[in-house]
Amino acid sequence: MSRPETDSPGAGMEFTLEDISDEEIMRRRALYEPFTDSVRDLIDAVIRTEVDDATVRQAQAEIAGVVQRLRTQQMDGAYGVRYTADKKGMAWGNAVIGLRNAIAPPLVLRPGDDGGVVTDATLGAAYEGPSGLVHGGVCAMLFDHVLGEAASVDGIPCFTGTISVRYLRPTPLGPIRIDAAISGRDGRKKIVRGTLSGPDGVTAEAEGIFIVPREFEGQAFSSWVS
Ligand SMILES: CCCCCCCC(=O)SCCNC(=O)CCNC(=O)[C@H](O)C(C)(C)COP(=O)(O)OP(=O)(O)OC[C@H]1O[C@@H](n2cnc3c(N)ncnc32)[C@H](O)[C@@H]1OP(=O)(O)O
Repeated sequence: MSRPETDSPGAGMEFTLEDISDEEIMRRRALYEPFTDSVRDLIDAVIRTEVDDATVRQAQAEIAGVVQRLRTQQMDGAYGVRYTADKKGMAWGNAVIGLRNAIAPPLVLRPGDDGGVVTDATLGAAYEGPSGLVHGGVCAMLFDHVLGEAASVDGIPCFTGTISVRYLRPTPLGPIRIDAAISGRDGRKKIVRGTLSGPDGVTAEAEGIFIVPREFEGQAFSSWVS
């Protein structure tokens, strides 16, 4: 399947125009959201199942059949970072927020009170590192994205230059919240700080330097924050 028109302003950051109506976006959302949720359920079920060997083998054959059916018509390469004609972001393949990516929790971001962004999510068995706890790399990945979104709230997307995470105490699997906001600017650099919290308070904090690629200076895109 061919791809929609791609706009590549440079720095390896490509945006793909999906020139479709709001109704078509809603139709696709209604189709793929529950579909991807089912695959998330599948991942959790695969990790936690205790059924007998024959049932596992039968399930594997059934899953292989579904994969084969889906592979009969596929796009070339990855999903890409798409946006609509009125600049609504559709990063549906994204590893953190992707509506069509079962690996993504997915995070849904909203504006925070301090001009930053905030998100709530529930991290289940698929995100485990130490027993019953969220994997440190998962925390870093989520921070990377959420801080990047906070850096981009003014509509000018940035790349992560450097990010550091301080793990204050373990983060239990279950409900989490991430808050992030810009704390400073220096030319094309934006300094962003964020916290990750579990039910008993902050478990990790992060600081990142996000850089507007030279090619993006003065260009406004839309934020993915809905
Ligand atoms: C809206 C969607 C949000 C999504 C968020 C997702 C976040 C991500 O995962 S992004 C993917 C991970 N990041 C990357 O792949 C980035 C790879 N790196 C690059 O593309 C480039 O190095 C890039 C764009 C960061 C900087 O390149 P470039 O614009 O040429 O920088 P350059 O002109 O050398 O330097 C500009 C300034 O930034 C500083 N700088 C450059 N690189 C870094 C860095 N890695 N860390 C800290 N500071 C840096 C320089 O020192 C310079 O500072 P000053 O102006 O004070 O001298």
